[in-house]
Amino acid sequence: MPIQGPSDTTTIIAIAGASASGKSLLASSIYQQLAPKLGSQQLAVIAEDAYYRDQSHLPMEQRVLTDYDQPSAFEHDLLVEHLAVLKSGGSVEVPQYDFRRHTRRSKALSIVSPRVVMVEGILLLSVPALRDCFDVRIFVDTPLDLCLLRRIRRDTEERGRSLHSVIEQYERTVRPAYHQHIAPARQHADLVVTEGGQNTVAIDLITTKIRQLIEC
Ligand SMILES: Nc1ncnc2c1ncn2[C@@H]1O[C@H](COP(=O)(O)OP(=O)(O)O)[C@@H](O)[C@H]1O
Ligand SMILES: O=c1ccn([C@@H]2O[C@H](COP(=O)(O)O)[C@@H](O)[C@H]2O)c(=O)[nH]1
Repeated sequence: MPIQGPSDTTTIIAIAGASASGKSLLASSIYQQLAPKLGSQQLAVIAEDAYYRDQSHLPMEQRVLTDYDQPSAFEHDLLVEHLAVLKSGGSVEVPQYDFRRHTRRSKALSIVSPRVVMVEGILLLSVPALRDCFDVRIFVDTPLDLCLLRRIRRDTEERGRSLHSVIEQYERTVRPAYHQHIAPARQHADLVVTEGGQNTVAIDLITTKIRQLIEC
């Protein structure tokens, strides 16, 4: 049996914020800082993106038209179910998502009884049933112009997009959903982090808090 925290449950942390605000980088920076002390097998990072709905039954022309910035694009029920299992010390099979093909990969990834789970994603604090799953809620607050510039770079280099498609999608779904769902959820955060994954003071504070929570 894995060693568990003081309340015998897994600590689950949400890292929310706009697309390309630095959520993944922040999660990875916290992971790097905690792993030597805690052991990498005790830590897990889950992307909300992994829970985008499978669209393998749809032709590609239809997949590109999906609005990926609304809650309906995600299988949030499955994420809530997985977080409940992890919370009680269990293991789950997390789906994997292919951004180039806009659908799930065939293989899932096993996450086996970690003590700390960090979940990063755009809508984690916007959906009440999800919001309730977390012990610590973090919001990465990065100016939207920087997010757009970073998204252009990332999506053209890593997600197989053209500049034209990034801009079209940004105007059609990304920016409206930021104002409709993401920005209003900032009020539900315990901690707001500027400078994302490069805010070393915030990273130190968060890792200290996590270690306190699990008495490491
Ligand atoms: N503080 C930062 N300074 C410069 N680049 C950054 C910073 N934070 C993130 N990035 C870069 O911006 C892109 C988006 O960051 P990422 O962490 O993937 O965002 P998110 O997970 O919020 O979508 C990545 O290429 C990342 O390396
Ligand atoms: O098939 C897809 C699925 C999602 N997106 C976009 O991804 C971002 C969320 O991911 P981040 O890593 O937080 O940026 C969201 O804004 C979707 O628009 C996509 O383009 N295609």
